[in-house]
This record gives sequence, structure tokens and C-alpha cells, in this order.
Amino acid sequence: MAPILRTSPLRRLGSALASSRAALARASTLFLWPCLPLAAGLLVWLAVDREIGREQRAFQQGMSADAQSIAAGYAQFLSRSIDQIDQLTLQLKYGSEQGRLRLRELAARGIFGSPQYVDVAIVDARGTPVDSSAAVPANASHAARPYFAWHRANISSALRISPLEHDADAGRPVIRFTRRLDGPDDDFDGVVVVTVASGYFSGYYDAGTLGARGLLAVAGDDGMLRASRAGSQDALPDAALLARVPRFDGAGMPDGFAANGERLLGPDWFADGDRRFVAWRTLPAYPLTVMAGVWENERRAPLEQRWAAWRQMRLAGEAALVLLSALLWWAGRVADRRRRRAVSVQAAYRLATEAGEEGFYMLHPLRRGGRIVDFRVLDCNERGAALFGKDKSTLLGQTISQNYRPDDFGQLLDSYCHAMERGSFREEDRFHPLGADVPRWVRRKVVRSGGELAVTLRDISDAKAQESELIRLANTDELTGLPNRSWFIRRLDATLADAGQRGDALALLFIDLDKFKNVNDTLGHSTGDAVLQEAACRLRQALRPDDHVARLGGDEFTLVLHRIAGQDDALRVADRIRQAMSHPFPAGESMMEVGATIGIALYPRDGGDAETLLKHADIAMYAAKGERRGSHAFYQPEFHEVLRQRIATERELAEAIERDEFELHYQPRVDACSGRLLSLEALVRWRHPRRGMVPPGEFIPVAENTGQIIALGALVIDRACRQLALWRAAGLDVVPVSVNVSAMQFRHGDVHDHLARAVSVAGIPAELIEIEITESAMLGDLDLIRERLAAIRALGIRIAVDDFGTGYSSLSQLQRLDVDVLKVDRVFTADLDHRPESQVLFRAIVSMAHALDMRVVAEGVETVPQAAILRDLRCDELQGYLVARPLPAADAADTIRRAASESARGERRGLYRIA
Ligand SMILES: Nc1nc2c(ncn2[C@@H]2O[C@@H]3COP(=O)(O)O[C@H]4[C@@H](O)[C@H](n5cnc6c(=O)[nH]c(N)nc65)O[C@@H]4COP(=O)(O)O[C@H]3[C@H]2O)c(=O)[nH]1
Repeated sequence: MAPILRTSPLRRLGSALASSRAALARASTLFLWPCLPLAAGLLVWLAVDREIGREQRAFQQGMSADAQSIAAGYAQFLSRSIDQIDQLTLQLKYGSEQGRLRLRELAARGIFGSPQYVDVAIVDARGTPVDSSAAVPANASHAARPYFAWHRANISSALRISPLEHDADAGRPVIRFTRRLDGPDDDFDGVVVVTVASGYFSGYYDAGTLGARGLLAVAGDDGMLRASRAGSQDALPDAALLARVPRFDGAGMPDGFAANGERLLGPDWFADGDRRFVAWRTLPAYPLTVMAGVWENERRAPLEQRWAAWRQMRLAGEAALVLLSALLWWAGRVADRRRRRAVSVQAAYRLATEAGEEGFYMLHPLRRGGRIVDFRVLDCNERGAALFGKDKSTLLGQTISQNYRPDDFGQLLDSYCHAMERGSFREEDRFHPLGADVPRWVRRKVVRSGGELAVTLRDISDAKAQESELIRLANTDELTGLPNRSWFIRRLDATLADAGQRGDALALLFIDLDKFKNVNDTLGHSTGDAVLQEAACRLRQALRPDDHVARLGGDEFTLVLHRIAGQDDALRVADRIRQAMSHPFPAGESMMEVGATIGIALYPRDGGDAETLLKHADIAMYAAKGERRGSHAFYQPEFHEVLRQRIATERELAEAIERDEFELHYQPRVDACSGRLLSLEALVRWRHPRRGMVPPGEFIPVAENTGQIIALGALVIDRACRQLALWRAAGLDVVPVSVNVSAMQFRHGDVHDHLARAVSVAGIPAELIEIEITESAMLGDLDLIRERLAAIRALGIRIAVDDFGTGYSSLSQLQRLDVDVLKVDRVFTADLDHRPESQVLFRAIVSMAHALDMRVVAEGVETVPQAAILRDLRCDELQGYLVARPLPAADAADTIRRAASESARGERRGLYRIA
């Protein structure tokens, strides 16, 4: 009985957790995994950007620092240089004002030897150079020059620095540093002019720090350049590099330029359209501002290359990550589709099986160290849970090991692991979970589904039971309970294979019940069945425990004797069986002798396979039966000939009946006292075309076995009636003729009709015919038999019981059947003259028969003493060789004639004479 357990809150929480876990797993598959590469890509992207940005900043800072330090150094250099020039102009001023100055001499002494000095001159108040370090043209005048005018107009002794000028004599740009000369009254007395090549100021340019296209420039407060250098080439035209010159006049600094500063100036500042990082410093003592510009492109180029390489690598990496993401997304979708399909299949399957016969389970493998050690029930239907004697909520979440005994679990685990590896398996197996009282049979189907196992169980116990029953029925003879032919053949094959391997000998006995046909024909099938059951029982008892007996069909049995030492073992068993079968069998209300004939084949002598052995044992049985019923025979190859003969006889007999190759002989029956001819018994003979006259003992059993006896019997009746008609037509004073009717013929049922027809066709009185039927034909359904006999008697035909004493009919039974004549079997006659008890028996038969109003005929009377005794015993009629042998029709006619003439003469000699 299944334990009833309610769903616990914990279990509900568990299933909620399980479903959210599944949703999480799905979200991971569909979104998380594909997003991870994208996120990684984004991080890489940002990291590269960040690094590039950091490098850019560092680069700018570097450029700024460089530009500033260059500008600072340049400012110092320029301040120092101008300081020197300032000092020089002061000295010249004082020297000139004191009249001690001789510039040419100083120049000659190399005072102005520095290359920056283009010229140093003293100009008088009219503008005429009065002294000069260089040669002065005759008409040279400074009067028109801006600085001259300025000094004349301004009473200032400060140093004046001119804008950049082109000195035609020097052929290069120059800057003139001038200072006013004062006269004694501080009136204007001229100007000291120091002309310096502007290239001197830009000589500070260092390609190592400023690069190939860096900038050095000096601008005045007036916004005009004093010196300029772009790159390593010092060339005034390069001053054009600065498209715009910032004004550093300290008064409000346009464009946001402070006195000292730095800035990245864009393309609009430079004629070449490039950008430079420019730092500037205003000289504290002079109205000049120096500018140092670092060319960004040059510095930036290697960095740009590196950044470009980084960006390319990043792009490739991003592409790979996007691809990976797409792949993961695609794989996720496929996996999700598969999982959903599996889930929907699972759901559909569960739905389908929910109301069905099958138990359904989804099992999740549990691993330890990578090895599957158990399975957990993820899902199941109610039917599946019921197979374990549980309700579904209880079984869910449990492991298989919780539900099986250790041994069963071990086997099942192996099978399930096998399915996890191979994909699927199906089997039929005993199913005995813990809690189940009895094991059941199940058909188990196991299919791997994703990482889990889908298992279905169908209870096939009923089908198995039916199958076993069918197998049992297929292998068992229902009537006797013995194994049947097909089981026996299979078993025999296996037994022979075993015996062959071990070198054993065995015997196969083929047993045929001798008179079974008779029982069946006369007593009906139910009696026949009882005889077969009794025979089976006796056979079982006659066997050793490990020998096998089977019913092949009909009245044929077979048995195998294992491991026999020799032929004698088989002989002993055969004797025991014959003995067992020789006892009378209960047949209806009486007993009946049946007996058995046995054919024996030995392995390996008579055959190596089941079919051959069985055939040879059958042939041996046939041969034994041909020899004598109730005997046995070991198989001999010559038996084939016997069998062949028998088959030939059956065929020939059929042809003989068709061609009517039979004739009747007639054996007289005479009065026991007078010897007068009373009747004739018609006995059939087969006039065989080759073999000559064949006695009935050779073909009547064959005809009975094959059923040909019915046609043959009809033929005999016709022939006897015709003969009587002929004899009557020939004027003979005929006596009644008795005809043998076999048990089968009688049971067949149309004897009455045929007799009536034959008598009528022949045109003879029915009283001329008598039928002889054996005791065995009278056994069975007495009412039916009496009915039939009464109908025959109603025609006027008398009934005689043939071979009385060999069967088990009783006289009282015969009385009920209204029998007219009792023919006592010749075995009783034969014993009369030497066994006194036979006479006692005979006397009893006679007196009882007479009491029942029956006449008694003694068969097989061969001797005069027998006849004498019989007469003394008040036997009514005699038949036997003593009187006459069965006679051909012509001889029988003579006998009739003789008997009639004797009768007419009133002689009382009769056909025989008792001494
Ligand atoms: N040893 C010995 N034998 C004697 C003596 N007197 C008669 N016989 C034999 O005993 C048999 C008597 O016939 P049955 O008992 O009906 O026994 C018959 C009968 O059962 C059967 N049979 C013969 N003709 C027919 C027939 O037309 N129909 C049927 N159903 N059976 C027949 O064949 C059996 C044998 O017939 P038969 O060979 O003709 O053998 C006959 C006969 O020749 C004697 O003094 N000593």
C-alpha cells in the first residue's frame, strides 16, 4: 500500500527553487554567456582608449614640459645675449661720449669677432656714421632709419631693439640694438648701433629637442618677429611658418596669452597647417617674448603608430569577441531550443503517459569524482510513482539508491550508466523496488535526453504471465500434461548436443498404444482421452526421475533415457513400460486391454540428430507392431523395408478396394448335436495380382488403421448379399450368411442403411444375413449402440457377438443389447480338452447365454474331443476346421447342396461326425 505523504513547504520551496534555477540556467545560456565576450570586448575597448588617452596626456605633458624648458632656456639665452649687447652699447655710449672710442681698433683687436655682430657703429646727430667696426660706404646715413628718428625724438638712454630688418650689406636679416648718445647738455648727440644677425638668436635651435620642424621665435611687444627658426634650417622665409604672431605686450594679452605660458596651437597658427605645442617666456628686462614650439606630428608619429597598432589589435580582438558572442548566442539558442524541445517532449510524454499505463521518470545523474554514482528523480508521472508504491511528490527528488536493494541498485546503475554512454537501451526485467511485496515484470526503455535519462516502465507482469502460459501451452500436451512434440524435439536436440559433448549414449523409445484406436472408435473420444491420461500416468511412474517422456500426438508417446550403459538398460525400461501398459485400462463402465508396442533407437548408433532418431524409433515400433502387438524392437536398417512394405500395402489396398480385388470364403456353422449346416460365415480374401490370395490377418489391421475398413466392409456386405441372391437364383436352399462388421465400421453409423440397401438391391430376405461384431464394438454409449443394433434387428438381421471372452463385456450388458448369438473365442475352445476350468467357464457362458435366450457358437473347433465336450456342455453350434475350413463360394455352394440333399433324405449325418 502506498504511503500517503503530503507536500511539505520545504518541498514546495525546493520545486520553486528548481524552477527558478532552470530559468536562471536558461537566461545564462541565452544572454549571459553571449554577453560575456561583449562585455570583455567593451572593457578591452575602454582599457585601450584609457591607455591611449593616458599616453596622449603624457605625451602632451611631455611636449609641454619640453616646450617650456626650451622656452625657459631660450629666454635665459636671449636675456644673456641681449644683456651682453646692452652692456656693449652702454660701454660704447660712454666711450663715445668721452671721445675715447676707436671702434676700428677694437674690431681689429677682435672685440667684435663674434659672428653675431654684423656691425657696431657710432652715428652722429646728423645720422652719419662716425665710427664703425666695419667699413662704411662714403655716403652712408642712418638719418632716415626709424631708430635714429626715435632716439632723436626721445630723451631716453634705454636700449632700443629694432624690428627685424634686412641688411642689404650683410645680405641677411638683422636686429639693431641702439642707444642714444647724449651731448654735454644731454642733447641728442647720435646713436650707438649694434647690428646683430637675427640668426644668432635662433641659433639656439636644437634639433634633438625641437625635432625637424620645431619652432623658435622671438617676438617683440610690437607684435613683430625678431628671429624665427622652423626646423633645423635657419631661414628667414620660414618666419612665414607662423601665420599669426601673437602679441605679448603685457597689456591684456590677446587670445588669452599670458606673459608666460604654453598652448597647443592649431593649424590656423601655422602656414604648414600642422600643430605645435608652443611655450613662451617674456624676457623680464626686454620687450621681447621667446617662443619654443614642439612639432606635435613628429613626436606623435611613433605613438600614433603604436596606438594605431593597438587599435587594430583591439578591433581584431573585438571582432573575435563579437564573433564568439554570436557563436555563444547561436549555441545558446540551439541548446535552449533543444532543451525546450526536450522539456516539451518530456511534458508531452508525461502528459501522454500520465493517463497511460507507463511509468515515466526523468533522472539526473549524480557524480562523484567524474563518475556517476546515483540518479535523482527530477520528474515522474503518478503512474511512475505508484510503481514504487509512492505518490509523486514523495518520489520527486529521491535517488534510485533510496528505492532499491543494494544488489538491484548496482545492476540498475550499470544499465543506466551504459545508457548515458550509448544513448539508449531497452530491456525486460524483474522489478522489485523497496516496499513492493512481490517482484513484477517491467519493460524498461531508457533514453539519454541532454544530460539526463528519460525512463519509461511498463508493467508487463500480466503479459509475461500470459506469455509463460502460452509457452507452457505451446510446450505441453493439454490432455496429459506431458511435454508435447515441439518441446520434445527441441529438448532432444539439446540433449543430444550434451550427450555428444560428454560422449554419453542414450535411448529413444517410441511407444504406441496398441488398441487405442479401437477404444476411441468404439468407446468415444472421452474414454479415449481417459485412456491416454492413464497411459501418461503409467509412463511417468515407469521412468527414472531425469528421463523425459512426451506425447507426440494421438496414442504415440516417446521417452528419452539418459546416460544408458547399453542396450539392456533400454530393454529393461521397455519391459517395465509394456508391463505397465498390459494391465487393463478403465474404459467407460468396464475395463479394456490396450497394451503398447515399443520401438527403440539408440544414440549415437542409430542417428545423430533428433529427427533421425525419432524416425528410426518410429520405424522400429512399426516393425515390432507388424511382428506382434505388445512387443518391442530395436531399430535395424532393414526395418525400412518393412515400413516400405506397409506403405505399399496401404496404397495397394486402396487400389484393391477400388478394383474390387476381394472375394469371400464361407465357413460353415453347424448344429453341435446333429452336425446340420445352420449358417455360413463370410470371410474376406484379397486376391492380390502378384502375391496371390492374401489372408485377412495381413490387411484387415491395415484397413482398420487407415479407415479403409469402412469401404471394405461395405464391399463385403454387398458381395455376401449378391452371393446369396445368386445361390438362390441357382435354386440352392440357402442358409443365412454372417458378415463381420468391424468396430470402426459399426461406430461409423451407416451399417444399418447399407445393410438395408444391400439386402434390397440383392432382393433377398434380410433374415438371410447375420452380422458379427466384436465385444469392443459394443463398449461405450450403450444407449446409442442398443439403438443401432435394434434398428438392424428391426430389419430382420440377427446379431452375433464375435470373439466373445477376449473383451470385457458382460453377459448382462449383452442382454440389454438384444444379441442373438454368442460366438465364444477359439482360445476357450482350444483349452477345452486339456484344461478342466475352461469347461467350467464354457458351461457358465452357455447356461447364462441360454438364460438370456442367446445361442452359443464355439469357434475354432478343431478336434473331435472338443466337439464332444461342447456338445456335452450344451453348446448350440460349432465352427472350425473340424467341420470345414473357409470355402470358396463354389465349394460353399456344394456344401449347401449336400446339406440340403441330406436334409431332404432325412439323414442325420451332418457335416461332421463325432466318434
Ligand atoms: N486356428 C483355427 N482357425 C480357425 C478355425 N476355424 C476357423 N478359423 C479361422 O478363424 C477366423 C474366424 O473369423 P473371425 O474370428 O471373425 O476372425 C476374422 C475376422 O476377425 C477378420 N475378418 C475376416 N473377414 C472379415 C471381413 O469380411 N470383415 C471384417 N471386419 N473382418 C474380417 O479376420 C479374422 C481372421 O479371418 P480368417 O483368417 O479367415 O480366419 C477365420 C478362420 O479361418 C480353427 O478350427 N482353427
